[in-house]
Amino acid sequence: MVAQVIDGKAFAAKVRAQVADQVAKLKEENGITPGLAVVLVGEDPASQVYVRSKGKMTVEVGMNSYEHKLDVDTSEEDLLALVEKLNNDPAVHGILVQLPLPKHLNEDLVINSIDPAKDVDGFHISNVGLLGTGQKSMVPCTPLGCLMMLRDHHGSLSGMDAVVIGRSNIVGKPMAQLLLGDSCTVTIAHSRTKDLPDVVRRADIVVAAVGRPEMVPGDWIKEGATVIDVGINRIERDGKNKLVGDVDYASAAARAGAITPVPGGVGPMTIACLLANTLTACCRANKLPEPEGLTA
Ligand SMILES: Nc1nc(=O)c2c([nH]1)NC[C@@H]1CN(c3ccc(C(=O)N[C@@H](CCC(=O)O)C(=O)O)cc3)C=[N+]21
Ligand SMILES: [Mg+2]
Repeated sequence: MVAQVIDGKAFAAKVRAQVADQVAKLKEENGITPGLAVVLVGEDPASQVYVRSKGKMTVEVGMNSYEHKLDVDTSEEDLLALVEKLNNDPAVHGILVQLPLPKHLNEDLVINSIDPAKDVDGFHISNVGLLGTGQKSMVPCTPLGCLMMLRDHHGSLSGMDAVVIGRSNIVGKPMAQLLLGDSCTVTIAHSRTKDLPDVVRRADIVVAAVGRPEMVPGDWIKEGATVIDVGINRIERDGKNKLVGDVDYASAAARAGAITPVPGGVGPMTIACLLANTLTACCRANKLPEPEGLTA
């Protein structure tokens, strides 16, 4: 079997075009421009690249982008004060504090200081609780992007066996909640899972989100399964820098029915969903109908 490649880059462009249409409509009919504030503490090069790319795409869909770059040794007090200012700014509908934060800052405390209605990452405990109980919430961007691709490929996911490898609060746990919400039978596997190869071999859907380059070999993949590769790992091979996923793409593509590439799979969908969430937050803040097909 040669897997169908799920083109996340093209899918993300379509999602962004939908968002742009809705933003234009909001401006025209309601005089409202959605605004996204991104806060970056420190100068991690990878984070700077992502923040730049988010800002560019925010403007491309017609939204206002507010970038706040803080010194690496910013105090928790100052960061909390900025978040509070953004919480109270009516021009800001979405707030994203880029993670990871420098070690001296308490991530949980900072994330939970964001107004849950503006928490476009969906990391606030209120949103986590709402998602876990099937109530309307802000849904984390990466899992939402994965869900959109899975629904697009399969239609219904009902009754499918899904294995999520990785138990992070950012990807693994919310991904499992979303798959459960779509009536999959869900297993969350992790570094202590016994017989991981056999657990993965029974899955119709494999979501790999561990952050270890190419750790899932093709012979763990059931023939015809759908593979969603969340990993974005920079490695050096043959003297060159390369971006690879958590899945060994070549061997997995020889067995899977469908697979997302790295780059060009989940990554672009994450940013598209961030913009979709910002639009959703803006509509909710203004008591306007929510865009269809852009939320879970
Ligand atoms: N509060 C918070 N929210 C986040 O959503 C968040 C974060 N912190 N911290 C960092 C991670 C990482 N992240 C990515 C987004 C897009 C790509 C992406 O578009 N990747 C391209 C390739 C980019 C490249 O070439 O490096 C791709 O996969 O095709 C990657 C990674 C969001 N993150
Ligand atoms: Mg920390």
